[in-house]
Amino acid sequence: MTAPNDSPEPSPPAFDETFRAQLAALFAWRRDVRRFRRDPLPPALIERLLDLAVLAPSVGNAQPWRFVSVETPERRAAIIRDFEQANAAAARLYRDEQAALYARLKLEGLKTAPTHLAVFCDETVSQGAGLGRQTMPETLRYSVVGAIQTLWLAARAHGVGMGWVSILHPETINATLDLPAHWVLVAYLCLGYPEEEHLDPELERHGWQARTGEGRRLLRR
Ligand SMILES: Cc1cc2c(cc1C)N(C[C@H](O)[C@H](O)[C@H](O)COP(=O)(O)O)c1[nH]c(=O)[nH]c(=O)c1N2
Repeated sequence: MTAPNDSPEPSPPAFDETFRAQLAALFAWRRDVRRFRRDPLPPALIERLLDLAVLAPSVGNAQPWRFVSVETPERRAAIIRDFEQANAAAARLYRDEQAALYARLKLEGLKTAPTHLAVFCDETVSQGAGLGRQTMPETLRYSVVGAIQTLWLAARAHGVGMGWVSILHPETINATLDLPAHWVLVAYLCLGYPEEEHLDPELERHGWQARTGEGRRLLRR
C-alpha cells in the first residue's frame, strides 16, 4: 500500500466557458484517421501522449494498459498481412451493394502511419488487488479502452491523428510481437500527422453508417 502523502492539496484550475467550448470542439474534431503524412512523430511527443493517456481511470486503479511500439519492418509487414487476411474474410460476410461499398472502404492506415502502437490489457495485473472487478473481470479491458480514448483526444489536441484497427487476429498479433497470452490485445493504433481533417466520420461520409444519435436517448427507470 502507498503511504499517504501530506503535501498540501493542489487546487483545481478554473475550467471556464472558453475552455469548455474548446473541449467540445476537441470532441467534435476527434476522428478515426486512416490517411497519414509520413513525417515521423517526435519521440518526446509520443511519450507526452502516453503520459496523458495513463491519467485515465482504471478499475481498482490497476492501470492494466501495456503499450508496444511496433517498429521493425518485418513485424509491421506481418501485421499488414494479418489485416489483409482478416479483412478479406470480413468482406465475404456482405452481399451485393453492401459488399461493393465495403470493398471501397479504407479501414486502416497501416502502410503510411509512422507510429504503430499495439495496446494490451495485462490480465494478470496485481495492482489494485482485484478491487472492483470480482463480478466484472472485463472491467480491466474497459479500463484500457478508457486510456485509448484519452490518448485519442490528447493526440488530436496535439495535431496528431490516430486510427484504431481491430480487423486483426489477436493471437497472430501476440505471436508476431512475441508477447505472452495474458497480454490481451485491445487495440492496434496507427498514429501520425493526418493527411486531411474532417468534421464527419469517414464511415458516414462514405455512406456506411451515419451518426444517428440512436444511443443518445436516456431511458428512465
Ligand atoms: C473498438 C473500436 C474498433 C474500431 C474502431 C473504433 C472503435 C471504438 N474504428 C473506428 C470507427 O470506425 C470510428 O470511430 C467510427 O466510424 C466513428 O468515426 P470517428 O471516430 O468519429 O471519426 C475502426 N476504424 C477502422 O477503419 N478500422 C477498424 O478496424 C476500426 N476498429
